[in-house]
Amino acid sequence: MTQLAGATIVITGGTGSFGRTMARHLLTEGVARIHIFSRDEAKQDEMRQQFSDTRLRFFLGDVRDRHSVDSAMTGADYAFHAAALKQVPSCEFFPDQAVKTNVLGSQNVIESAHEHELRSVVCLSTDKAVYPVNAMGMSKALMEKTAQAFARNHPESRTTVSITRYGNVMYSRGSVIPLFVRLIEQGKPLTVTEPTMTRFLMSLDESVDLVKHAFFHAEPGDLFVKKAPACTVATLATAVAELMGVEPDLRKIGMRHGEKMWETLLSREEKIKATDQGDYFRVPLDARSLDYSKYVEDGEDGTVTAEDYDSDNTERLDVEQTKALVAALPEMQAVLEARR
Ligand SMILES: O=c1ccn([C@@H]2O[C@H](COP(=O)(O)OP(=O)(O)O[C@H]3O[C@H](CO)[C@H](O)[C@H](O)[C@H]3O)[C@@H](O)[C@H]2O)c(=O)[nH]1
Repeated sequence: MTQLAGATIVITGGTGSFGRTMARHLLTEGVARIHIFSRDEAKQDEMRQQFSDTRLRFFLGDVRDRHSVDSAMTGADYAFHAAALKQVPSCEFFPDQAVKTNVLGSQNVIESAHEHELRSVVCLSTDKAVYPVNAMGMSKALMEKTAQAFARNHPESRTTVSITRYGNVMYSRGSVIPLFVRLIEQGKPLTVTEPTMTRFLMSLDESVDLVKHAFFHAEPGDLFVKKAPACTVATLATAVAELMGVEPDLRKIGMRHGEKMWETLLSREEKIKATDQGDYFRVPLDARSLDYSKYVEDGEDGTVTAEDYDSDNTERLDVEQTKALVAALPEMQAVLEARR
C-alpha cells in the first residue's frame, strides 16, 4: 500500500510551479523528506528560503545526467517526474534538446528509480502529446511510450511507473491569462489568436490532485487524465476583461506556429479502453506482446465508433462560468484586490 507519511519523495523539476505546489501538499501529509531535483541553483536557493523546512533536500543536477539523478534517488521511496522542456516555441527551434530532456532524461529517471527500488514514479505529460503537431508534444508522447515500454518489459520491477496527462494550467508562467491581465492593465486590446479555439482549463491544485490520484491508484503503465471543462479563447478573454471591470476589446491575431484548434486528452483508441473513475479516466497499459500474428487475429473492436476526449467535446463553459473559475485563482484574486 502506497502511503506518503514517513516517505522520502523525489520531485524532478522540483522548483517549478508544479514542484512547489506538490511540495507544499506533501509537507502537510507528514512525509519524512522531499528531494528537490533541478538545474537552477538560484531557484533552489529561493525555494529553500521560502519553505525553510529541514525536510527539503536540494539536489542540483539534470535529468540528462544519470549520475546526478542517481544521487537524488538514493534512499527515496517515490518520485514525481515533472522536469521537462515544456515551452512549445523553444522545442520547435531545438527539438534535439526536447529529445534529450523529455525522452532520454525521462528514461534516466525511470531506470534510476527502478535500480534504486523506488515503489512508484509518476511521469507528468500533457494533452499536447496526443496527436502531437509540435516537438514539445512529440517528445512528451515519446516519454509516455518510454514509461509504458518500461512497464511492459519489466513486470518484475518493484517500481510502478505511471503517467498523468493534463491540459493548460490557468495562470501558469507565460500563459495567456497573465498576458490578458497585463494587456488590460496597459489599456491595450486583448490579442486573441483565433476566437473559436478551445483549451481545457485546470488549476495547479487540480494538477497536483491528479498526480496524487495516479500515485495512489496506478498499476504499472497506467495513464490517468482528469476530466476538465474547456472554453474558447474569446470566452476566456471576455471573462478576464469583465472580471477586471473593463469593456472586452478583442483583436484577432491569428494562430501561432505549432498550435491546434483544440487539444485532446484521450484519443478514441485510449478512450475505448479507459475506465471512468468519476473525476478521472484511467487507461490501462496495452500489454499485448510483440506477437504480430496474435495482433491480427485479436484486434480491438469498437475503436471505429469511439470519440476522442477533447476540448471541443468536453463540458463547454460560457463567460459567466469561466469568470467563476478564473476569479477563484489566487493570482487573479491578488490582481482584483490591487485594483480595488
Ligand atoms: O496572445 C495570445 C496568446 C495565446 N492565445 C491563445 O490562448 C490559448 C492558450 O495559450 P497559452 O499560451 O496559455 O497555452 P498553450 O496552449 O499555447 O500552451 C501552453 O501550455 C503548454 C502546456 O500544455 C506549454 O507550457 C506551452 O509552452 C504553453 O504556452 C491558446 O488557444 C492560444 O492560441 C491567445 O488567444 N492570445
